[in-house]
Amino acid sequence: MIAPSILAADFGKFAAEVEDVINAGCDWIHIDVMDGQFVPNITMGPQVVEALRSRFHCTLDVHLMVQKPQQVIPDFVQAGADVITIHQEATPHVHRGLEMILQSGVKAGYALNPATGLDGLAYVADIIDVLLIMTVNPGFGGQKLIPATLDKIRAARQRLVDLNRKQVRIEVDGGINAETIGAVKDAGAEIFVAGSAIFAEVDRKKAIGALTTALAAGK
Ligand SMILES: O=C(CO)[C@H](O)[C@H](O)COP(=O)(O)O
Repeated sequence: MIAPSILAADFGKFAAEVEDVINAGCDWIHIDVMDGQFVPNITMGPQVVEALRSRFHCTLDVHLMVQKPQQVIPDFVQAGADVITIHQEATPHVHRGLEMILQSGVKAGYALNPATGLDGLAYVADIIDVLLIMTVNPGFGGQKLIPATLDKIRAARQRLVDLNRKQVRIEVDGGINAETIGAVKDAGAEIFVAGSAIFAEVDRKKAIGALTTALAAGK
């Protein structure tokens, strides 16, 4: 599953950009919400999710890179998110936040920065649908994948099997392109967020095709 990250889209023609990748075959749109606190950048809020929801039927995958995510989860549920992901590092109450998401009828995602270990996974594995392993430090698109995250993906896949939760899908985000996608897939990832590898190209169908071909080929 390739999930275009609209952070890399041209904000001046936002809806057309999203339409373009949907027409190119993507059904899962990744929305990066940044608050200028948890990460240095500020991006978009629930209004953007609401606007996309009113126009498109695809899966809206909201990645909250914000401090105290519990305060804004209801806004994103209301806006029509299908998946809401929160960071282990953003709150001392990550379990409570994940439960809030789940109880709202939305799929819950649990995100880990590159230098965060898998220690907490055992305690939330039963209430998550997605494990998001950041393959760059969050905040900006266009960075290079951190190679050490490959071992973490492999370890996470094994940990989920050991916990009898292999249905949890591993999502990767950051530096995913035709050169790296095979390696993250081989390590155990199933959802591949790609921003610049898609939106920096004029022909999005071709860009997504290149990712799909590289995925099929493996590393
Ligand atoms: O979460 C993000 C940054 O925090 C972006 O989704 C991610 O970086 C994707 O961009 P690119 O594919 O260009 O690396």
